[in-house]
Amino acid sequence: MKHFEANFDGLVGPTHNYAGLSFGNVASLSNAAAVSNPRAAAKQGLKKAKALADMGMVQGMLAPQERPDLHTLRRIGFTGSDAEVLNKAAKQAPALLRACCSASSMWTANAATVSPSADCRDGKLHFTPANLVDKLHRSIEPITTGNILAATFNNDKHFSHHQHLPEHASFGDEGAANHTRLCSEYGETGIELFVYGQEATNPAAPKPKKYPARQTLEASQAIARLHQLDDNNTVYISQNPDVIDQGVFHNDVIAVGNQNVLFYHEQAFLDTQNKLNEIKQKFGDSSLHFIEVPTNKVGIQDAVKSYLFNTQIITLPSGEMAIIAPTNCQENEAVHAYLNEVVTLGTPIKQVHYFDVKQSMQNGGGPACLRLRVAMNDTEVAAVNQHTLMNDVLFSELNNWVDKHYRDRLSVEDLADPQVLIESRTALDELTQLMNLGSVYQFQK
Ligand SMILES: NCCC[C@H](NC(=O)CCC(=O)O)C(=O)O
Repeated sequence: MKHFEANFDGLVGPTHNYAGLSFGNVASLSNAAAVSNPRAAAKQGLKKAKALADMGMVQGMLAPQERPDLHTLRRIGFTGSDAEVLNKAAKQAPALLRACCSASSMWTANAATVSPSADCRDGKLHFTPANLVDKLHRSIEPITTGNILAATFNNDKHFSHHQHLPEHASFGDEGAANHTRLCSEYGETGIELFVYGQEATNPAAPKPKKYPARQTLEASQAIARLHQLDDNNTVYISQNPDVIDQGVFHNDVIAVGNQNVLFYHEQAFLDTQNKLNEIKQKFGDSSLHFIEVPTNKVGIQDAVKSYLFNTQIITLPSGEMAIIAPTNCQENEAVHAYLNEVVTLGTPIKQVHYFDVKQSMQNGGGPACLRLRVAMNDTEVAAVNQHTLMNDVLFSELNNWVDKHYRDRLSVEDLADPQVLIESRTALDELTQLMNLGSVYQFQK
């Protein structure tokens, strides 16, 4: 049986915009009210996904969410026709309207936590959508995320879909952005690392002072129970609260792992040495590579600006590893120098490929944010909804679909325009047919 790590990228939705919704995410706040280009954003994402497929990777796409989210606007008391609801929200509560229009589901690293079948006692591949309770605009994603995941991984024999965790700060869960898996081969049992920012039931434990810690230890432990993971293959690590306060709102802004490589910044974690020892002991063989980036080579500010760690580390069919980086890393002198060096260090990482994903980067989402990793064997890949898998046909269909339906300019003022709602629903309705998803959206029910 063959084993792979597939990447499922989030297709950027038609309302991609810059609303400054994510306190603690430096890029989101500093680009608040900038004019976005949804068409370019979607095409940048598709280009990256297609390039990975062309490298021989298994690559899928996850459909975006329905935005503006009229269902939520009605739930909070706006009434009348769709146009009236938008108009009233724009006048009475513009911040709430903006929260209901974000295309933030594009960052599928936050869609769910995924545990491959080799790690789970029942031998199934487990998904738990993230509740994303820390941010209003993201907290309205999990139900539709669950629908889209179930329509994409639509086979009960192989895939187990859980409900998102209770919607309370004690269970703040941001999905795979705070989760990494190390393994020898993708099909073998791996070590799942859960990185959290605070302990909900232990107020004395370290936590950030300025910005929110979005992930709790309690949420991570609940996911491990749901996914039937073994304690011997699970490691919980506290993120360094000082770096959260410098803009590291998810662990995947400061660390990334793949197979036997953990690539992380010196300041990423608390109790680093003990945790690395625990990983080594649980991993059990000596082939592990810890690539620690020191502050004197790359400072936290450079890491946050360039997204050096929000890169994808992928294993190519040749067995070599490649880093998929945003072009922002090329534009930062220290980071570019480091990436030129990392391929010479004698680790499995031998290549770096740069992609322009600036439309997403301006909202704090790099290449790694845009993808959900799903390690699978070939039987499981065959059980996936095949219309979601990237190839020449899907690439051209999705590009044409974007050209037909997306604007190339969207400001936060445009979000109240009823025409945007009509365009978005028309596009998504067509997409569900194209990707054979059935009725995953509220407006289709
Ligand atoms: N994993 C990357 C997530 C980025 C995302 N940004 C946003 O939602 C910004 C949206 C805005 O400000 O319009 C977040 O912070 O959760």
